[in-house]
Amino acid sequence: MVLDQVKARGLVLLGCGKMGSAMLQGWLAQGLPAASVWVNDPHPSDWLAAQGVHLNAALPDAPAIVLIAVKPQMMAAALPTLAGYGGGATLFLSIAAGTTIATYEQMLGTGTPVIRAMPNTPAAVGRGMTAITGNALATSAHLELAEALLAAVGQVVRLEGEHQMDAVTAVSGSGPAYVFHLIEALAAAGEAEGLSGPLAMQLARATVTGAGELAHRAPESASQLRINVTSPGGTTAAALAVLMDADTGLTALLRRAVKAAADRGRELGK
Ligand SMILES: NC(=O)C1=CN([C@@H]2O[C@H](COP(=O)(O)OP(=O)(O)OC[C@H]3O[C@@H](n4cnc5c(N)ncnc54)[C@H](O)[C@@H]3O)[C@@H](O)[C@H]2O)C=CC1
Ligand SMILES: O=C(O)[C@@H]1CCC=N1
Repeated sequence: MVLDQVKARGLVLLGCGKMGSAMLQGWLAQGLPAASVWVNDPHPSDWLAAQGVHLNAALPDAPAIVLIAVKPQMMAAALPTLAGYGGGATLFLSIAAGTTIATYEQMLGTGTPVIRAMPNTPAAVGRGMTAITGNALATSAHLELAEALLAAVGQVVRLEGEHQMDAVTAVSGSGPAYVFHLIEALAAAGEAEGLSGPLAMQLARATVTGAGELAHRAPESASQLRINVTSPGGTTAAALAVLMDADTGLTALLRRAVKAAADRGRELGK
C-alpha cells in the first residue's frame, strides 16, 4: 500500500501550527504511527508535544515526504534547513498559500519533485477538501502518494495546473473562515431581533452545521435544498430577496471577497 512507504521512510513536517496540526491529527487518527513522523517547529503546541512524534529531533536520512506547513512569510528562513532533501528521493508537499512551485525549485534544486496542495481545516475531522498539482518531476506515483495521504483527511481533487491554485485557495482553503463568519453574523442578527447571545449562537451554529451536513448527504442540488426551505410569500422568501439582490446580495459580496483572497494569493507568490 502507498502509505507504507510513509510509515517506513518517514514524514517530516516543517511547521505544525493550525493547519499542520489539523492534518497530523487526521493522519494519527487514521493509524499513521507517531514514530514515523518528525516535526520541526520552534513553537510546538502542548497538543503536538503530547503526540509522541519526533519533535525538533535529528531528522531521517531520506523521508518519503516533507510537508511544508509554515507561513509563506517564513519560507525563506525555514526551507533552507531542509534543502539537503532536494534533488529527487524525497517528495516535497507544500500547503503554503501563494508560494509557487518555481520558488521551491529555486530553493531546493530543479531535480526536486514538488506538489502544491491546498487543504482546509475540516481535515481535522476527516472532512477536508484538498486540491493538488505537481511540477514536472512529480510522477504519477508521487501524485498517488500525496493523494493517498491527503485522502486520509477528506476529499482530494487534482487540478489542471498551478494557475488554478489561487482561486482554489480563495474558495476552499479560506472558505471555512467565511462559513464560521456566517455563524457569527447570523447569531448577531438573531441578537438584534431580541434573542440572548448564547441562544442566538446555539441556533446559528446548529443551523449552519446542520445545513452543511444536509448538503453533504442529500442528493439534491444546493439550489433545490434552498427551494425546499422557501415557502412562496413566506419568511425565507423575504430574507432571500435581500440576500439574492443582484447588486447588494451575497453573490456580489462573495465575488468581491473571493477575488480579494485570490489577489492576495497572487501577491504572496511574488
Ligand atoms: N490555516 C488554514 O486554514 C490553512 C493554512 N494553509 C497554509 O498553511 C500554512 C500554515 O498556516 P497555519 O497553520 O494557519 O499557520 P500557523 O501560524 O498556525 O502555523 C505555522 C507554524 O510554523 C511554525 N514555524 C515558524 N517558523 C518556523 C521555522 N523556521 N521552522 C519551522 N516551523 C516554523 C510556527 O511555530 C507555527 O507553529 C500557511 O502557509 C498557510 O498558507 C493552507 C490551507 C488552510
Ligand atoms: O489565510 C491564509 O493565507 C491561509 C491560506 C488558506 C487559509 N488560510
